[in-house]
Amino acid sequence: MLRRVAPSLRRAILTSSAHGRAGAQLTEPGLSPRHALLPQWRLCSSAASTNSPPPPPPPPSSPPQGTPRPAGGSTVSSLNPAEVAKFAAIAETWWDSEGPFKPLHLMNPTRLSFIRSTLCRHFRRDPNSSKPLEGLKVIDVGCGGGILSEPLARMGATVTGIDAVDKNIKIARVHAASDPSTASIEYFCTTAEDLVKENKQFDAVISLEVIEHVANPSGFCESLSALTVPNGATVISTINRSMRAYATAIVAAEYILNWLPKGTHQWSKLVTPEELVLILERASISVQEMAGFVYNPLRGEWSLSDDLTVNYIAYGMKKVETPSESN
Ligand SMILES: C[S@@+](CC[C@H](N)C(=O)[O-])C[C@H]1O[C@@H](n2cnc3c(N)ncnc32)[C@H](O)[C@@H]1O
Ligand SMILES: [Mg+2]
Repeated sequence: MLRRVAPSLRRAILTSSAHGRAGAQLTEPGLSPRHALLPQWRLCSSAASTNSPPPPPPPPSSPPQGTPRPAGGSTVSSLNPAEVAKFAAIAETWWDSEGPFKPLHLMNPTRLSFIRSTLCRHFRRDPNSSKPLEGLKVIDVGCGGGILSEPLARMGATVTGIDAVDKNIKIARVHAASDPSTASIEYFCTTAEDLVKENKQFDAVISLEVIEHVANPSGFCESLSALTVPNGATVISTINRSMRAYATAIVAAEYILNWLPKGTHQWSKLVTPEELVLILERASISVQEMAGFVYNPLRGEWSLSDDLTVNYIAYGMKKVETPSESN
């Protein structure tokens, strides 16, 4: 069923409705047989639908400083040394909008539009405000040189950026310091799992184009969840493990157009939207909305779409554990 979310875009909202696409087998190890079929999808409008439940209205709920919390998260490192080395080798190019990160620079306005609209709805903020994220603690996990962290800070968020590559963090710090509107961003060379051990939590946890580069996607998502306050928001983007993604995001982007260094993405490490939903569900994140990114080569622009077959983004809400669940 297709309904419009907004005049300019339609977005896939996860439901367990009987409508939608047929199931398929999952490859994620450790998923129980009851998860063997894909969840069903339906495209509908959160505004127009009378059948679907209203979106949750959680306010920011950072616990007071010093409150002990269960750490949760993964004890397994998310670091894949080969991936970290790949990014270290091109760290100098983060702010070259014609360099290897050109696709991310081009995608930035589109992914920010998704983040702005979902976080504003989640935290009941005015998306037309100049600083709609004011007062929210946001972490950008795998921030690279800070190309997402900076606009988040300009939207008023109190931003922490972390990355496994020290060179990235140094470049991000220097770049942010050159503008008063981004100088408050705190950057650290660390991983999500190490930050969990410090009991850090954030209203919104964002990790774009990182999960396909980590050693264990499930553990990584557990750490993202542990970093998110109960009722907080988590946003993840990545590339689907589809034949179309293989043809476009790998063969075309790396071997024909030379947009990305060869070997940037390995098809077998890509995660499908259905797998991501289940991984997040197991990590206590309930996916509320997903959208695809599609590229228009004539205009050189990306836009949001309901086509999740190549690049996609998901927004979820951290569930509040009831006492019986946490035992
Ligand atoms: C494709 S870049 C995405 C950068 C940024 N999120 C963006 O979309 O603009 C992936 C980033 O993840 C970082 N990274 C890879 N593995 C990581 C891990 N286990 N923990 C934290 N960062 C990691 C890399 O150093 C790199 O900066
Ligand atoms: Mg990638």
